[in-house]
Amino acid sequence: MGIIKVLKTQLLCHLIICYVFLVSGVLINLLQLCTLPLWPINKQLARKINCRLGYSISSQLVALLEWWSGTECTLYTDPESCSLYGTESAIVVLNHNFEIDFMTGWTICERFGVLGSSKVLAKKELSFVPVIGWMWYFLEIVFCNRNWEVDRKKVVESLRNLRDYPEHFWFLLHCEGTRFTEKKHKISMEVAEKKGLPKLKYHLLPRTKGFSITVQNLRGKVSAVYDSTLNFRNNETPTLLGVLNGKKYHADMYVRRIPLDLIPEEESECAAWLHKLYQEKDEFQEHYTRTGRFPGPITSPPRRPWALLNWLFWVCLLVYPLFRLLLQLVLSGSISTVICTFVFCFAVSVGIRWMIGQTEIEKGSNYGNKEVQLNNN
Ligand SMILES: CC/C=C\C/C=C\C/C=C\C/C=C\C/C=C\C/C=C\CCC(=O)SCCNC(=O)CCNC(=O)[C@H](O)C(C)(C)COP(=O)(O)OP(=O)(O)OC[C@H]1O[C@@H](n2cnc3c(N)ncnc32)[C@H](O)[C@@H]1OP(=O)(O)O
Ligand SMILES: CCCCCCCCCCCCCCCCCC(=O)OC[C@@H](O)COP(=O)(O)O
Repeated sequence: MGIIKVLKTQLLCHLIICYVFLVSGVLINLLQLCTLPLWPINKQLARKINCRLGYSISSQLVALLEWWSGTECTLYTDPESCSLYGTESAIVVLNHNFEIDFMTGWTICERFGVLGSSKVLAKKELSFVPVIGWMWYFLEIVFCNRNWEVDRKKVVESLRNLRDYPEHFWFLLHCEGTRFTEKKHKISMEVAEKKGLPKLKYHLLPRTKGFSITVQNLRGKVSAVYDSTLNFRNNETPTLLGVLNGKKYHADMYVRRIPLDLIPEEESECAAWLHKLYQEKDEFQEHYTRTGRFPGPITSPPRRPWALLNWLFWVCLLVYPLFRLLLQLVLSGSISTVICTFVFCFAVSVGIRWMIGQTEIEKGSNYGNKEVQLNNN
């Protein structure tokens, strides 16, 4: 047991995992590219194929979390709502505090069979991340500049596109718009005070425009809002590097299903509804801090083998050729070829480190960080 734990912290293992992710990812991106001619002929078939291809990429990160690090994801939700998860499309509203909250979200998606089709209102910068960003282009992910004047038209258009999507999907909204930091919290609470809204202790003040427009444009397509609140046990601060090192975390997610009919249509009422929701989410976090659990029963679906099987498939396919290639290189005796290979591998490692950096809060954006935004309002 100890040996496996040590093995998981070894650089060689990390390099192999990253190599498999990158090479399989680029191959899948190329397959996605091949579906382009199919779009004008049979758009729905092209979308379904892309869901499967997307699954093959994102499930590798799920496998890393569930099987490599052994992280436990516990779902607090009522059994009646739970029976509907995966059988309908929904808008998911989730707090944005953790570096791996996207992996936890994906893991829950995987357990309910909607991982391939899952969607998000994501910042535009993520569309440039190799493999994941390129995959998202084919999955019709909605990107925004986080500038309402610039975003309005494009976001509405992208949301309307999803109205005839052939698979059930969950559309994720981090209404806070950026990850929680003390500084961002302080500034957003000054905005709350100016607006006469109650202060939040665990959340940033939600931005309401994206939520209102999503509800408006997906009404009739999605059946409910899944209000989701995530926390990690024992004040864990999980990171992607921790997961890669095989560190086990304990995620707890509280989900309430709110039928879409209960959400007001009019924009200002919808915004007020969202502010109220965040006040409730703050209370759930307070409850969690006090008691170490969320209210209500635990209805956790077990992990499924598919993410692991997909991962093993890619490992088997790609690791043997890698070792053969390395062996050939060493045996070739050409110093310049060996040096070039090392330089190439180093450049790829720097690229991977940059990708991991995208998940790190301390390297996060300045959005919500500038006092100047206060003066504008
Ligand atoms: C059972 C299952 C349950 C759960 C499973 C969980 C999840 C699984 C689901 C799906 C998984 C899918 C994918 C996951 C994988 C990866 C994705 C991970 C992450 C990517 C996410 C991101 O990139 S987050 C960043 C981008 N997204 C957003 O920003 C969305 C939220 N933002 C908005 O909606 C915005 O409104 C906007 C972006 C549309 C427009 O931005 P803008 O800044 O222009 O916003 P506003 O016009 O709203 O802002 C102006 C108003 O805000 C007030 N203001 C000013 N300063 C502040 C401040 N510091 N804090 C708060 N508010 C501020 C200002 O006063 C304006 O007020 P108004 O009254 O005029 O509105
Ligand atoms: C098997 C897998 C091996 C993995 C090896 C390494 C692969 C690296 C993968 C990188 C994945 C990058 C996907 C990024 C998703 C991050 C989502 C996120 O959390 O974005 C932050 C924004 O919401 C807000 O940004 P800020 O304004 O807080 O700034």
